[in-house]
Amino acid sequence: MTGTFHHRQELLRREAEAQLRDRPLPTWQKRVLHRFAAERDNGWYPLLNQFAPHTPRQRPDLVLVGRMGVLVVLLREAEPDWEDSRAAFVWTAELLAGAAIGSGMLSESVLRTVVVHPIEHTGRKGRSADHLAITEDELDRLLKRGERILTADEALALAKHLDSRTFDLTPIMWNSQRIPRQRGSVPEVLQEPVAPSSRRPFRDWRYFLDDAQLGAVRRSFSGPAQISGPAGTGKTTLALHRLAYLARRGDGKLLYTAPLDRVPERAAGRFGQMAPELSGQIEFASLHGWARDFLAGRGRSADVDEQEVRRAFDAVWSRDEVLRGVRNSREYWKDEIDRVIKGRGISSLDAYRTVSRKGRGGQLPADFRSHAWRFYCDYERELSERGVFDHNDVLKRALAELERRPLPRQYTAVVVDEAQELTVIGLRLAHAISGDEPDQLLLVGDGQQQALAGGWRLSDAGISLHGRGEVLRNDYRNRGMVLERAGQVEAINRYDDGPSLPLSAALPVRSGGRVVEWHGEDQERALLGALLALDDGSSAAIITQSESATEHWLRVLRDAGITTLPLATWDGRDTSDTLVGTVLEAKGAEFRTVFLPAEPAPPADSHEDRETHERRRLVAMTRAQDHLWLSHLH
Ligand SMILES: Nc1ncnc2c1ncn2[C@@H]1O[C@H](COP(=O)(O)OP(=O)(O)OP(=O)(O)O)[C@@H](O)[C@H]1O
Repeated sequence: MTGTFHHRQELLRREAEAQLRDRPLPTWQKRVLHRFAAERDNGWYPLLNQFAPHTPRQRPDLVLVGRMGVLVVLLREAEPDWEDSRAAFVWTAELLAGAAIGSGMLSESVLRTVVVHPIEHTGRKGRSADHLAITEDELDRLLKRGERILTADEALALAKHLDSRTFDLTPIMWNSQRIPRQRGSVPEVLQEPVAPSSRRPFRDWRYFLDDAQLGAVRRSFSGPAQISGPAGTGKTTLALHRLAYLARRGDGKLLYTAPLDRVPERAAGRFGQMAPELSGQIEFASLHGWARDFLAGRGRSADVDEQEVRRAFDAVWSRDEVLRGVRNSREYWKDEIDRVIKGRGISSLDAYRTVSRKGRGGQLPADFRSHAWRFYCDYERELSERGVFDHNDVLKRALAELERRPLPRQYTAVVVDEAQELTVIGLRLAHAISGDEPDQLLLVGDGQQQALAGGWRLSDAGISLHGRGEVLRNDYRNRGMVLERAGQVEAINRYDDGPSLPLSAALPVRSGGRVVEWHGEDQERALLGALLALDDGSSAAIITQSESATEHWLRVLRDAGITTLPLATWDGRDTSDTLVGTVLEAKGAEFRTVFLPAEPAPPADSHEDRETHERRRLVAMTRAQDHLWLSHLH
């Protein structure tokens, strides 16, 4: 038996010798390839770089696919630069994009970079952050030992996929057309039950792009462009890949920003895992943070004293009788000033009288507009008497300063994530930061997830997209059941100027999942019970509509001895603590399990509040990857 086996291996080795005879490869490399070829009967499929031994520096010499995964192999005399081995990895990973036909379960975790050195190599060996370095006499370590993470059919399907995606790799000792299907049909690569990646931390997932994403990563746009698509469709992922792509291409300045505080910080963390070598080339800053630093750089202070701003508003609010009569909601009028009057840069009552209030819920009679205007003037006076300014003022000042004196060095690209939350002033500022060159401003957003008062169009900031951009459709985050439930939320999209898709039209890449609709009286007990029953230690978050509810749940959990972390301070890193926070704080993030406790609904008379409430609910539900727990009080 063993004799026959060795005989067979010897035959394969000789066949490989014949096949590679004319290749001008160094002898030691040929030996390595013969060895790989001899493993064909054990389900290894080698694909050789057609340029080998003159393989471009940032490409693999060989890709070897087998049940232990996809090996990105570099045959090198000397240790390769870290950037080169990383680039070879990324190149292969990108070729595998879309291999997850329909299932999306393929993740970067199936790939490993291995550097094989000739036997006499005396330099560093072993595992480093980026690759495993071995000498040719240690090949058994690769071929025989290790966890089997793919089925034989999956390995073959991946090898065929690689073969069909590029002319750079050529199968050796196997022919992708001729290899018969094994046991029935070739499966969709990595379907659920066998997918090891589903058990791994989900951060492994984010490196593979589908065709729509990949197209948009590299496209050049002739003006501002927009990436839209429902929750979980990989908009941020795409934006980060685009930045990485641009960073690799040149040395220009790149900016990733968002109108919400924590979003850029968490994106920076994601980027750091994806392309650590490029992290230094990209600035991650909230729009306010950027404006503040920019003004400080020009010798102008721009710190906002939140407490004093609040006091200024409250002073005016406490004096007013009329507005309360129309709508007795402090938040509503605060939004009217922040998001409509100041947010749109309206500078006269006449302009305010005629402004479209689309998305602001109901009409305001003309005399209330003049009253709201007086209220605003009063607020401005309060601010100036107290010698403070609010967040809108910071953006406005930065915009004025940029108009006065543009940036000495332009950004190559500016990405604005969560763009639907911008105000018009914010949008103008982002536009001004990105400068005049086309192809610089990329807006990433989804109108159904708008959680702050909006009611403007891109044209209000002088931006037109002319159809530039991409609409994504595959939901990689939410499992089928979660997506179906969230898709039922009536979240009206008031934002998009360009084409868009509602969540109900998104296609779940991962099926299954679980949604629990809990009805009863004692939701604290029920939620704690469900939380404690989670056995896998994976991420869980309680998402609330209000800050007071966040405080309440933090207390409840702490009293129950459960370790918690407020979402407001979470930087996006993996944690076993239970995260608790508001929808706004959870934006852009994802958790394996999400709990949505019941909270009092907004007043029935306020149309807009209800709309925003529904959109926020959609955001909250779509943070859940696998499990969603909803409570309904009785
Ligand atoms: N092509 C892909 N293959 C596998 N996973 C992907 C792919 N694209 C994105 N993902 C994963 O899907 C999840 C959601 O991606 P991302 O956060 O980029 O979506 P988004 O559209 O920005 O979401 P939201 O608008 O809800 O914040 C992430 O875990 C990401 O790693």
